[in-house]
Amino acid sequence: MVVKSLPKIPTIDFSEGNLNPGTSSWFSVCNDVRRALEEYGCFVALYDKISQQLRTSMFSELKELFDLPTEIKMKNVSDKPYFGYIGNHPSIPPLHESMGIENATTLEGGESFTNIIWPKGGNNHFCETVVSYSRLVSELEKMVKRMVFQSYGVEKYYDSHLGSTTFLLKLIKYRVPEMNESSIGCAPHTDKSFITVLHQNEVNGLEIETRDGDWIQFEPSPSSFLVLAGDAFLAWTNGRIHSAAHRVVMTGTKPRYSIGLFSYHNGTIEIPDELVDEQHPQQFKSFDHYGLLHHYHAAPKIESTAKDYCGV
Ligand SMILES: O=C(O)CCC(=O)C(=O)O
Ligand SMILES: [Fe+2]
Repeated sequence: MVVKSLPKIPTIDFSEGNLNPGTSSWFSVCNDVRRALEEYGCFVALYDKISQQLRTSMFSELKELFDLPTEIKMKNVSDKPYFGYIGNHPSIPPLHESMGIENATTLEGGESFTNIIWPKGGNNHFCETVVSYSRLVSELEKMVKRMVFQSYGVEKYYDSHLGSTTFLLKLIKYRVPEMNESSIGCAPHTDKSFITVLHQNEVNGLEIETRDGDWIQFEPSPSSFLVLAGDAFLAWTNGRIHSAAHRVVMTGTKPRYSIGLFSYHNGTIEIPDELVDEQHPQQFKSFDHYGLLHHYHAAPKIESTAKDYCGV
C-alpha cells in the first residue's frame, strides 16, 4: 500500500533581529514568502514580538469577553458583513462565535468597541491589550506585504497601498461539540481580506487545503502565526498568489480561541500593470475591496468570489 505523505505548511522565521530591508537575509526571506504564498497561499511565521505576557493577557481577555451575556455581545454590530457579533447564526456552524473590532490598531477603534461592551466606565485593560496586540501583529502583516510588493518589483505602490489599509481584529471562540453534533467549527472558505494573520490558544483544529486538494493541519507553537492570503491579494497579484480554502474541525474537550487580524483596503485596489504580461494575461480588473466582501455575503462561494466579482 502506498501511503501518501502530506506536505507541511512552510515555516518562515521572522524572529531574527536582522530582517532589515536591503540586507541579503531580507531578500532571501522575500523569496520564501512569495513562494509560500504562490504555492500554499499561507505560511507559518515565527514571530517573537508578542511577549508571553501579552499572549496570556489576550487569551484571558477573550475568555472573559465570550463569557459575557449574549445580549451584551450582540451590541457589537457593523455595517460590513461578518464584522460584528456572530453567534447562533443560521448559516454558520453553531460551535462558532465571534466578535469584530474595526480599526483595531487605533486607540479610537479599541475605545469604540470597549465603550459599547462596557459602557459604564469602560475597560482600559481590555482596550490597551487589544490595541497593543493589533499594532504588533500589523507590523508582521506590513512586513509580509512589503516583501511581496518588493519581490514582484512593484514596491513603488507599497506606501499608497499601506496608506489605505485598515485592520479588523476578529476574536473567535469555538465551543466543544455536544454528542451527535457536527465537529465543524468553521466551514471551508477563503478569506476576503488582503492578508489574514491568525494566532490561537493551545487547542488545534485549523486545516488548510493544498492546491492538490489535501487538508493539512496547522500545528502551532506559542510564537507561531499563520499568515494567509485572502481573495483580494489573489486578485491584486493577477492570480499569482493562491488564496487557500481553510476550515476548523473541533476534536477534544477544550474550547478553541483564535484571533485573526484581517487587512482590508479603503477604496479601490488597482492591479499593477507590471503584473500583466504575455505569460500572465489580465485576469482581474481593479475592484472595491469592501464591494468584494458584500458580493461574497450576497452569494457565498468557495471557489470564485474574486473571479465572479472582478474577473475579466
Ligand atoms: O479559527 C481560525 O483559526 C480560523 C478562522 C477563520 O478562518 C476566519 O475567521 O476566517
Ligand atoms: Fe478564514
